[in-house]
Amino acid sequence: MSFAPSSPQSPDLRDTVNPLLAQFSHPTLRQTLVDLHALQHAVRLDHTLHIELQLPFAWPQGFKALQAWATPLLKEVTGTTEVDWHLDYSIATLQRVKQLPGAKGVKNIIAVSSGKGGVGKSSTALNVALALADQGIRVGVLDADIYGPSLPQMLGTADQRPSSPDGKHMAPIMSYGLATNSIGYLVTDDNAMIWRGPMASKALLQLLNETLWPDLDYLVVDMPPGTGDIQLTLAQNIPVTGAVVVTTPQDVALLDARKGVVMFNKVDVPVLGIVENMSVHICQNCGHQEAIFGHEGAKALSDDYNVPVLGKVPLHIQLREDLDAGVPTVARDPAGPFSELYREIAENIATQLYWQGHVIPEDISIRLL
Ligand SMILES: Nc1ncnc2c1ncn2[C@@H]1O[C@H](COP(=O)(O)OP(=O)(O)OP(=O)(O)O)[C@@H](O)[C@H]1O
Repeated sequence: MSFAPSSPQSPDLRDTVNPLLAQFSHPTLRQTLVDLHALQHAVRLDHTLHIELQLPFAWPQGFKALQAWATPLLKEVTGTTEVDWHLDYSIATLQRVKQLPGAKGVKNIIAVSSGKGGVGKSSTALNVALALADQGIRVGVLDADIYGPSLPQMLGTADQRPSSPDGKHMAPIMSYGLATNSIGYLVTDDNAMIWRGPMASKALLQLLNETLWPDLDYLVVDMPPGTGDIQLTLAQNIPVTGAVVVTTPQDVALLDARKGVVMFNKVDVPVLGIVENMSVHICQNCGHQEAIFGHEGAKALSDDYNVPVLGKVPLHIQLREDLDAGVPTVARDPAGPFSELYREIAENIATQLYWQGHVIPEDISIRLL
């Protein structure tokens, strides 16, 4: 929503609002909202203060905290009885590791990887992508997990096949607002499993480059698990902006996660942080929490490599049931506690990406992409 310019009936109150915004601090902010030029409009209409902010990264939880903190203060300083908040995004394009060709129209590519299979990499990638899309941000998911392309199953799109409008490229399959493509749409599980080294990496790069992605703010790439040749080739050849490593707190998964962090470091891809999945088991009957995969594993990894823990997702039957039913939890229950958790992780990823990266000005980014 945008507002009419200020008038005597609706005075511009930016000079009143900005000093207050400057005082707001949040773990995801390294500059104030004023330094970020977030405030677009602040006008009073009757007894309501209308505020419009714009930010270059996804910020759902921070926005919620801001509203809770600032609303009573703003009412007091402006003498209004209501504050009507709006947050728009103009997602920044961050410099990629290498200016490799491909993925035209995609602003930022986030690789989601794991040192080991089965730790919940795909579940995390999908729910985080949905949490970003839920903010009105344009998001795509590329399922490059050749060993277990689970995206079609998890999104309930297993019976769909990408069409090819020009006989050369593939149109992505749209699901819950996400533009998706998966190796699973193209080959059967049996075929995918026998692919080896160069053939697999080539197929995955083709999938990235030959999909007709719409203009996207973020493309989330669900990488094949592990840290072998295929993963290294992909990490080197996909124009990645940053990587997320998913692990369980279990020692063996953590050892593999370490290799994941080292692999990305080796090819100079910024590691945005670690997501600890299956952090504690929550019993669906009594809510009792049990750390069946151990305690504080990701924290130790985070301390050793100086990368943040982006969030912890518990092991809960609902998360698995929703994925099995083809409706990930963030799509099925956007207001629920797990969706809140994924929104926090999505925000941590988006803000890490922004603060670690170098913003490419809009005119240059259009020419590059
Ligand atoms: N936090 C969780 N709570 C309950 N079930 C989960 C959770 N995370 C993942 N799962 C379930 O665990 C299984 C493995 O998850 P997923 O496919 O996301 O792992 P992965 O790391 O991508 O595996 P692979 O790399 O082998 O494809 C799935 O059945 C998924 O529904």
